[in-house]
Amino acid sequence: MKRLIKNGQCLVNGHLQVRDILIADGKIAKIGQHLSAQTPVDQIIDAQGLFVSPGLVDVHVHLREPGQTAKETVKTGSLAAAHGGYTTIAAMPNVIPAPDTSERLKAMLALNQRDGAVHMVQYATITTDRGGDELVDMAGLKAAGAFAFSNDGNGVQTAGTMYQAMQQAAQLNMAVVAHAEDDSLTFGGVMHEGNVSKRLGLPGIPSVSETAQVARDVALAAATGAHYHVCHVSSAATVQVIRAAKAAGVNVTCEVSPHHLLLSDEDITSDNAMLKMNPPLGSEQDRRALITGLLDGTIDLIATDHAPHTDAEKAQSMLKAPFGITGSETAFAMLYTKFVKTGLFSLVQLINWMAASPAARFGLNAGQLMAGAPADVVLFDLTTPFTIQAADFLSKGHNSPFIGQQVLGKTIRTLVSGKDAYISRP
Ligand SMILES: NC(=O)N[C@@H](CC(=O)O)C(=O)O
Ligand SMILES: [Zn+2]
Ligand SMILES: [Zn+2]
Repeated sequence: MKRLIKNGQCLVNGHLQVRDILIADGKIAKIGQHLSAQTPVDQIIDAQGLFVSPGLVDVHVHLREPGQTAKETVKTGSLAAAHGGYTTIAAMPNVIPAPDTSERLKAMLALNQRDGAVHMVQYATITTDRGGDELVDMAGLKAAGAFAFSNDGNGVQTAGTMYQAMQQAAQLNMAVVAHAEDDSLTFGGVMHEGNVSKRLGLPGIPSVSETAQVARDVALAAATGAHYHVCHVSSAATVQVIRAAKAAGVNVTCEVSPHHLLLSDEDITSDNAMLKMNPPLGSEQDRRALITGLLDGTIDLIATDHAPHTDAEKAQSMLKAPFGITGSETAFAMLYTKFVKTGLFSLVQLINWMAASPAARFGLNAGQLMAGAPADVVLFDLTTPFTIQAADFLSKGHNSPFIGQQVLGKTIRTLVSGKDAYISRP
């Protein structure tokens, strides 16, 4: 089966140029000009006027299966990813039961293989059931196919446990991916502690709950040599700790979520659970520090932390609703519209943070359009405005603060290994 994506706009040496992409046997066979004249193909995909991007890579999604399939399933969550232009996703292990043994991990890998609409990799936990201090069998889980280790949803509370996890991870050449949160510093808060939480009368989470644990873990990473990756960095102080650690040569990488780049606590004007997530939206100063951190290379990549919950759960007050918002289906359009169209980021930078960089940091064969690579390709319309609507989501979750936004960057078609994973309705 040969397919040709014709006349699309590709990034070539940092500029959009018209190119054809020839796909054969699920791989990119050739990128060039006027390829149809040279090779007979089974199908031509007309990409005239569309941006042809490498498939995006999201190293942080929650798919809720097994255990909480009213919120999401592997099928709906991976279709949502394809709708957002993602062709590779890494699923977090806070499902029930959690993949903390080789057997459980293998069952999840089989499920992902069966129902995944995109390429999927799977996190295993750091500790049994993501809590306490009993380390998983890291070597066994690596052998069973784990992508990396994470207790996402919770921080590892004991330094000694994290130290031992990192020692083993370093030996196994695997990443420890941390949700950094010191539970003794959160005080039952539901949003960032600051002027806004005081005004709204809601309990605040001091951002030092994140920074303190990252500072601890940076020291442990320096001592063990492990690849330590920090999830969803949210505060200026944390960015500064990671910047200093990188300058000192520590093997640390980190991600930022679209919502922490786009929103701050000043956007919380009333008790609205659509703006409740962990870590919480920081101050406007934090938000600006995250943008600076991306631009100076302190922050390596953008990951969505797609965290679907049911409508009923998120209709509750901020005190009661669960933490988390969806992200897979809004990330590219929101970031393109708010940062690239305004000139703050270039398209090259955005695509690097959303595709090549996450792939490179985690050793995934993804994120770049080039001959020989898997034919993971996305066609985006960068010129026709559209409105983000819950009815268009393929995720079961509708808990997005971006519903109603007028944006550019609609996904027209997503190819995974050369096959259609998503096609927009005309
Ligand atoms: N980010 C969130 O607010 N929630 C995540 C857990 C997590 O990423 O910590 C979830 O699983 O719902
Ligand atoms: Zn988390
Ligand atoms: Zn998460």
